Amino acid sequence: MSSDAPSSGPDVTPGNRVRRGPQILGGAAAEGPTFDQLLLRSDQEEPQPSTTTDAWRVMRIQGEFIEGFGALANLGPAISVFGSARTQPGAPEYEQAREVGRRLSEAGFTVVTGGGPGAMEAANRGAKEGGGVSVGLGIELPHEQGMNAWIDLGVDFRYFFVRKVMFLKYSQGFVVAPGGLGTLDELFEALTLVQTGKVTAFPVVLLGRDFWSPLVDWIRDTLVTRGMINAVDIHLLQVADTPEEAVALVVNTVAGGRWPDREAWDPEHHRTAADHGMAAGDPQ
Ligand SMILES: C/C(=C\CNc1ncnc2c1ncn2[C@@H]1O[C@H](COP(=O)(O)O)[C@@H](O)[C@H]1O)CO
Repeated sequence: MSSDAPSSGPDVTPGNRVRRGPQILGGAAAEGPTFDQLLLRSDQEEPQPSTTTDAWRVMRIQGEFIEGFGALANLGPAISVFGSARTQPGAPEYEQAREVGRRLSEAGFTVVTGGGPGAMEAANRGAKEGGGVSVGLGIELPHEQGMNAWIDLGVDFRYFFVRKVMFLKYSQGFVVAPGGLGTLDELFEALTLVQTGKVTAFPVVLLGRDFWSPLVDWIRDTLVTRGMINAVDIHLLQVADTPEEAVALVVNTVAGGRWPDREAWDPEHHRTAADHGMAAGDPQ
């Protein structure tokens, strides 16, 4: 096969099989290798024809950025909610993420998630129940289940790293519910970008003190004590006991920094250089 399309299944052309750009709800399960897998596998082990080289992939990656920027540019004030894909409806963690989504939408924020099941579904569901806008940024996965049913605007991505840029660029803070490796990846990416000043005034709130305390203790007792991070970095994290507290922390931090209320949001000035703490004329 000479194209970069994942093989297997009756219809494997990217335009047909891979959902791209703005979408409403989800689609069929992915079959064969994903685009991320194709990008990351070693060409030394499996030489590829010229049309599958990384240079060609750069064009596809560029296209995915353009489509994502186009779909999300006018989102307005938004908060991303992360958490386990495995959290079951009815579980306390599910109901808490749902309440976070509802409270955020009642506070005037669009709720953005990974568009999947579990805590993502819960937050999207809460956003709809609160009368707000619910967004899913999906990812092509080997055993993808499609987007959850509570999404107004869904955008599917082939590449994890493109999708991660979208979460940070189009939301003003993160609420992080209990989760596994995917959730930790999203959490630590945000913390690193805040620590290094790549994003500013960006609240990161951990929901569920019981779940997160051992991690926060380890960060303080090991990372700080052994000089791996600065003591002030511990304040990059805020821990909430309840959905109400989590939403208050994120909303108050955002309000103090940039977004007094939804009415004050002006798309003309969305994410200006000053928002990023940059002087006009700095490279953007
Ligand atoms: C594992 C299952 C479905 C996976 N579907 C996902 N869809 C969208 N986003 C996902 C999915 N799985 C992980 N993510 C991202 O990572 C975070 C959750 O990962 P964790 O390892 O479960 O903590 C989440 O915030 C997403 O952005 C079927 O059970």
